[in-house]
Amino acid sequence: MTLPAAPHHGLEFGHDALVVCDNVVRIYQTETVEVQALQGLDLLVHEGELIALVGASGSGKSTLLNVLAGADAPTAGRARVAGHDLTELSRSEQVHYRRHVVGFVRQQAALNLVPYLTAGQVVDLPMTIAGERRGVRRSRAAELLELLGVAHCADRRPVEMSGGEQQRVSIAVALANRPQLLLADEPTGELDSETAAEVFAALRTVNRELGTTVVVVTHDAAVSGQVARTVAIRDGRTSSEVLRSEETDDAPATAEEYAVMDRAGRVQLPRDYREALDLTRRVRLALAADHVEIRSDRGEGA
Ligand SMILES: Nc1ncnc2c1ncn2[C@@H]1O[C@H](COP(=O)(O)OP(=O)(O)OP(=O)(O)O)[C@@H](O)[C@H]1O
Repeated sequence: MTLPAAPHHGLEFGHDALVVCDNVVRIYQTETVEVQALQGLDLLVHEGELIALVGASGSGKSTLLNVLAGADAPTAGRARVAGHDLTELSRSEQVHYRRHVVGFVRQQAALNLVPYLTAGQVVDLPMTIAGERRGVRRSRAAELLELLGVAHCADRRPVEMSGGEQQRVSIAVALANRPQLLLADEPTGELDSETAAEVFAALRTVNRELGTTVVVVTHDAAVSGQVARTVAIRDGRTSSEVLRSEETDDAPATAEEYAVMDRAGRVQLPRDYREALDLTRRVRLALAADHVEIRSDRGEGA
């Protein structure tokens, strides 16, 4: 059959996205081994989205978050957030980027907070460093603690707060300088399921009320089951996405899994599909009117 003409948009990949990862590679070189933590990862996140990143241990989630946080530079490829090219940030641009464009919440609250500062003081700190006026700092800190349901912790130090309260204060700290992107690396990883649900609800509130784009790495199926888009990372690449729609008056909630095709057209077939049809190194492809067929290169198996 004749192939339809390919549409030519002439627009750059991800031109309208807040986060663009284009073929990002990150290789860690140690004395004895080379680890390819990211192996050509593509990812687009649009402004206002809240997405979950999932994947087995060692798949590259934290490496990706560190790149997006401006804490680590890709070995190759392109990463851009809110117009900032993360592959070539100068030292001063890096400071500005980490202070104003992106906020980061780590799994251990102790790494987000300061033991001798109260919640009010620790939320104030990034604004003081950024040179914000006292009145603005005060009202912003109060607003954030209120929004996150921890206004009652304003005068408490971390030891006087529960784990969930500490993480909600950590989110307030990350948001103090109004970043466009909030990154959270397993923010509920050390919490029991009820407290984890409260912290995740706080991230949803931030996304909804402040419009902050949120990328959350999680192992928690209760978290990934609640977001509109879950991106799975396997071996340093985005491998599949689940898109969910919420229930409406006319339609039930849906969840549909998609494979991700990279810009060179590569798609990873799930292992159980490959095994079921004994698809190995070579497969036959055929273009049908509205789908592509993949067949084993041995006889009729399809
Ligand atoms: N600083 C480093 N030096 C060498 N190798 C590293 C370094 N950081 C990460 N790696 C390796 O890179 C790969 C990806 O690690 P990464 O921490 O990004 O995975 P992850 O998906 O976040 O895992 P987890 O869920 O266990 O946190 C792993 O093989 C890891 O051992």
